[in-house]
Amino acid sequence: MLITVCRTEHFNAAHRLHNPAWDDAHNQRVFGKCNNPHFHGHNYNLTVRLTGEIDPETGYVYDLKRLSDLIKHEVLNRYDHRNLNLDTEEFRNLNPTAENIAVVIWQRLRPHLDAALALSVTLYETDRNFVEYHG
Ligand SMILES: Nc1nc2c(c(=O)[nH]1)N=C([C@H](O)[C@H](O)COP(=O)(O)OP(=O)(O)OP(=O)(O)O)CN2
Ligand SMILES: [Zn+2]
Repeated sequence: MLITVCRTEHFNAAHRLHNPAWDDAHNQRVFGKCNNPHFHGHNYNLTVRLTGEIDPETGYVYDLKRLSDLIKHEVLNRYDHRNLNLDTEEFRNLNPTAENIAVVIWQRLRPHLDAALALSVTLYETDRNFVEYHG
């Protein structure tokens, strides 16, 4: 029997959507206000889901306190109150869209989790815009 455990965290970060291969007018056409050269911020909500079997000894699929600590270590400590374009290596040359942020978070978490656990990441950039990545 498979069951999913979920942990939600949040972080605040600034970013700018920009493609350096395009001129300013093209960037403005594609990204609009998200291309503001002075950046803008979001209150990101992140939900991490782990699907697996229940351990008969603990009754857990995965200790949610451990999952919270892992997300804090791998995601919040790196991105909370940061400028994603300027302060992080991973988005220096990768456009920090919700899609790319979700994939990077998934890639950061995956090596720390048992291969038997399926991992998925949901990232809300605004109340109405969110992406999901299942690997
Ligand atoms: N596929 C994607 N589309 C967009 C992304 C993205 O990451 N992936 N990101 C943005 C911008 O970051 C932008 O800041 C989003 O904000 P906004 O358009 O203001 O979103 P709201 O939900 O607040 O907007 P409403 O118009 O009020 O619904 C744009 N697109
Ligand atoms: Zn934005």
